[in-house]
Amino acid sequence: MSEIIKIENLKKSFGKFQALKDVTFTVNAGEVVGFLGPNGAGKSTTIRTLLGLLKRDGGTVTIFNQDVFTAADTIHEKIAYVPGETNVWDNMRGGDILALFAKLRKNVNLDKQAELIKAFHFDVNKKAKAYSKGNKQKIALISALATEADLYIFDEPTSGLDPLMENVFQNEVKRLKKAGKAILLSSHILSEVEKLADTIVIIKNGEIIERGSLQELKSITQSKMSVTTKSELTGLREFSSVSQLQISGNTATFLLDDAGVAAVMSYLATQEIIKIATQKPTLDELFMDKYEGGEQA
Ligand SMILES: Nc1ncnc2c1ncn2[C@@H]1O[C@H](COP(=O)(O)OP(=O)(O)OP(=O)(O)O)[C@@H](O)[C@H]1O
Repeated sequence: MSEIIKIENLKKSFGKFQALKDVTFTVNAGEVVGFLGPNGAGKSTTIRTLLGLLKRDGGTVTIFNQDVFTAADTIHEKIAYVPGETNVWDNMRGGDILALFAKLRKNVNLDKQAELIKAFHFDVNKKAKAYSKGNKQKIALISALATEADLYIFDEPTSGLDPLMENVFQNEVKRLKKAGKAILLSSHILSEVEKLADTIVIIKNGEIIERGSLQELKSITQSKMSVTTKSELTGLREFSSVSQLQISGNTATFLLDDAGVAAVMSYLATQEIIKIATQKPTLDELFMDKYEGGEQA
């Protein structure tokens, strides 16, 4: 598989503060890499370095085998980028902004752009100052997704979007992956990353602490459960697949590894269940606990 992004031992400091201590990972053609980490972990700094906006202090960073800082102009012709927050010209209409971006970028597919305007239910006639955060975000998303690029970089792309629109975004990412594009998706939203990413890279305090496929990152294939029964569920303590168990009266909340679901369910079936709820844990629940000890937002 061809390597589109290659980051090796990237280091970056702001004054005395070392924001990136050691960042190494790759993104291949046809691969979606989910880039996860708590606030302040270094995701945006890594992305800004990739875009050639920041000069690194150490390490090697290439896109299409070219140095991201010295060859930024050439690289940018073949990449599309969506920032977490989109600032647009207040007095321009959404449609005019999209048209301007298309002119500046040259490689925008206008039919695709029209299709995306419909899919995202985007009203092109309003002035930008009247748009909500989510609508401003749609401008960046439509513009990037309509661009014919080889690499797509999304930095918290769906912040401000409602679930229906998140779904539109997810389908577009699947389309790009099928077409063999490389995609770097930075996000706080574990469920979004889980749905899309082939590989997950987790950064904390400027260092990569985990890297692998969803299957490999066992900690992510857990569910958060809350069970209320007629009697106390002390038997749960015996299961190695159960962690962070908290028992309050007859209600137990805990994290359950997917691998242990069958055994725990068999046990629960022998109890008189009053209420049971399952949800995927948030990123914070999974990683703050597991990797505590560092700076947290
Ligand atoms: N220009 C800057 N000057 C000084 N410190 C900075 C600068 N940019 C980022 N930092 C610091 O570097 C660290 C990493 O920030 P970064 O924005 O990369 O985190 P992030 O993972 O993108 O977080 P978030 O999810 O909150 O956006 C933070 O502690 C931040 O305060």
